[in-house]
Amino acid sequence: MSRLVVVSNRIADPRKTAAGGLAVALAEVLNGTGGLWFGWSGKIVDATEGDDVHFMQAGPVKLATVDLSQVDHDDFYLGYSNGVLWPVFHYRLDLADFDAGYIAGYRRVNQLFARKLMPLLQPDDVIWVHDYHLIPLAAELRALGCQQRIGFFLHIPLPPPLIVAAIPGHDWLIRALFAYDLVGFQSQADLAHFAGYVESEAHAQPLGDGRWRAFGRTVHAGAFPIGIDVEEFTQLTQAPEAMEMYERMKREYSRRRLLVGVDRLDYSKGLPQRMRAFREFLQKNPDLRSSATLIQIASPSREDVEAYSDLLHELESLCGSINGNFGELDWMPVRYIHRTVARARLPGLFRASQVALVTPLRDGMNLVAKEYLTAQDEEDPGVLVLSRFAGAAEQLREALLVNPYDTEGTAAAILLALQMPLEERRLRHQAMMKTIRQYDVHWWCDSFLNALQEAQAEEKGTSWLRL
Ligand SMILES: O=P(O)(O)OC[C@H]1O[C@H](O[C@H]2O[C@H](CO)[C@@H](O)[C@H](O)[C@H]2O)[C@H](O)[C@@H](O)[C@@H]1O
Ligand SMILES: O=c1ccn([C@@H]2O[C@H](COP(=O)(O)OP(=O)(O)O)[C@@H](O)[C@H]2O)c(=O)[nH]1
Repeated sequence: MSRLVVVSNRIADPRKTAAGGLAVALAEVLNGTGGLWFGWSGKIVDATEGDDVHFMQAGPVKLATVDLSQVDHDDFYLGYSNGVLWPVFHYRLDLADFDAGYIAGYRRVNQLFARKLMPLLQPDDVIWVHDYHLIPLAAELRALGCQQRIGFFLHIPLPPPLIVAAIPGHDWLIRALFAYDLVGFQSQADLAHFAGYVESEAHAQPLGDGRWRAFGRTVHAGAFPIGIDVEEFTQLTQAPEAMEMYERMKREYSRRRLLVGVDRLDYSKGLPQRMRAFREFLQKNPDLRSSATLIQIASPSREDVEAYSDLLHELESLCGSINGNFGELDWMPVRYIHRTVARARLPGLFRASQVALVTPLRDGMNLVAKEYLTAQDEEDPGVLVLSRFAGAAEQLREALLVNPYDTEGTAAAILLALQMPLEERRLRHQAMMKTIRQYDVHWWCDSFLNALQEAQAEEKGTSWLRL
């Protein structure tokens, strides 16, 4: 059987919990399959300290990591990945910083990854590259002679062609995707944008069955919405730590109804918009005021990027003014926690909450939406208020779908959620759990890897794309 080699910028010890959907999902996949996980160690070192690969065995998974120098980290991770690709792919051209120096750092780190990974590869390996940090990795590996199957999965949205086309060097970037055998997206909408881009900007020829031909190569592309490990999350929900958390929250909020939000503190998550909608709800419903509390966990993220520190101040000021204007001696409407909460503690909090607010302005998928539903008591489940702009909305049609830019509409959905009759809550929850169970993380992994196997079988013998 082939060995699975996963490559991503962010990696985590699969035996421990991590914040961030990519690390959570890949840890779950690799725990099942075993294999090699290659990525950044999370460490920034002096450029003179060398670029050795560090190895660690974590259960069935071998972790191989490289450190980054300060300048590489700044240009590759903060600069090009999170200062250009992240905002543009989340439709935020206004937040992009098109500093011409970043792209060289992006290419440098992709070349470093290729150079360090190449000697670790075995002839039969299947290589699965993840996310926007590593788009050119396959082309760099091919340039070094790599002939193994290589698949790529984009965890974040792909915007419409004319938004991608605003990136200086966008043609280079998308051309690099043709060095992969298979490219996977979170949603049908992202896949349609890919098709639109390659046909209009790269004059690719559509061959049908999810195949496009350009630059002398055929690439296969498809939508593979990522899921969660339902069994693992159910066990986490039943574990003593989660039950204890659940009991504590129930006791503490016995006279109140809880709403919950759990997000990285990221502008794509629509946190200020969510707070404004909650404020609108409090304003419009004075009778419900002292009975509803929103717990918002905002896990620190990418704090060295300017747009993120601006967001922190905006959110703190909004939470402060809502509590100042609506709070009572015995009740505060918002509990804002600017820390990462261990994943094992989340199911108890989710189960104790009548409503989850998952209202990103754009999101590749959003695993929190699926985790919230999985943690519910199916006899008395809570209600998911979900942004129509999250990838998850393509699958979870029975959520209360909202436009997060529409403050009044979202406030009205919060009211509807708090007043929804039990029977309707059950029916909606049941329907969504059916989808979550069917398209879980194992389905995601198996369907992508099967498609990758089929894609390469067809392509054997064609030339490799060079950047
Ligand atoms: O690694 P960081 O810079 O700390 O950021 C954390 C991760 O954020 C993004 O997650 C995405 O992947 C999720 C799983 O597919 C998806 O549900 C979510 O919508 C995405 O935002 C990012 O894509 C990852 O690379 C980061 O590791
Ligand atoms: O304080 C936190 C915040 C988030 N998470 C986990 O991090 C992941 C977030 O993934 P999601 O797809 O929702 O968004 P991302 O952060 O990847 O954009 C989920 O598994 C959460 O349970 C966590 O464990 N603690």
